[in-house]
Amino acid sequence: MGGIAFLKGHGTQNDFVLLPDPDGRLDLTEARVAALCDRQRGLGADGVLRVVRSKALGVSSEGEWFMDYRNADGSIAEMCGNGVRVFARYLVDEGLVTGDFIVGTRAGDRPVQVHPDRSVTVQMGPATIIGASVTMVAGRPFSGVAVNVGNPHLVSVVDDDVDTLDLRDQPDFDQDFFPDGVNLEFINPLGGDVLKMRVHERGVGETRACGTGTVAAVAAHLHNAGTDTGAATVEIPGGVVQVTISKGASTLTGPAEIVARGELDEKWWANA
Ligand SMILES: N[C@@H](CCC[C@H](N)C(=O)O)C(=O)O
Repeated sequence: MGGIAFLKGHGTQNDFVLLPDPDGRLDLTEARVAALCDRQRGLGADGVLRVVRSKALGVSSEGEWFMDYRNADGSIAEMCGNGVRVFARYLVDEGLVTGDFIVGTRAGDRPVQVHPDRSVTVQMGPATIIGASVTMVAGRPFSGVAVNVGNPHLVSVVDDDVDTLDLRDQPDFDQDFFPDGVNLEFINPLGGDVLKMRVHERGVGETRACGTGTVAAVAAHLHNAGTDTGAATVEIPGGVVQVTISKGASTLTGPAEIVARGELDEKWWANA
């Protein structure tokens, strides 16, 4: 019997291990996810995307394929905007879907379009403003706009260049407001509908991009400007994406790359 198939991919350098598991047979424990994502003792990634048939999980979705997303620490999250683009790219490259299609996620169904240049547009659902809160980075308070994009975000406008922030440690946040944790985005509006952003992700740490975070950032930026409709380009350390926000809907467009494929060692997997 061969090892367990995997692929490695990224979307604006938010990187993932993909595990094709159409019939839902893998025992994907928290410890195995954390071991896979570990950059010293595993393959290294910000998260894992298990590619499984919705039916195999008994999930109600119009999409044949369900993105079972896990953070690098093994925790489960509702949605991953960069992950869903990489997931879609995999399905198209493997001929598992044709035309436009739907990916099932814990945040609901997400319609997806893979363009001829292999960039991907995802209908990300509503980006809902849910209030205001504060985060502390190295003892410095930043107030922000709380946004739900299926998963929780707090977006803070920073007066200095976001590059000056030290995001190595987990910033403090209001655990009563965000009982399940929160993704923290820090933005500089650059003018002309362009935002620069850095992010500290729940369950991961600082990453070079966060797709749901970019959608939250644009929704918060528009909210700060007194509107709930618009579009912006977001520059993150790992690249550039485009976001549109309209009433009850949003889209995310950006690149998706598959980098490698291989097999996990069965003994390693058994002991992980
Ligand atoms: N990198 C992702 C978000 C992944 C989930 C997040 N860390 C959470 O726990 O909500 C993205 O591209 O959206």
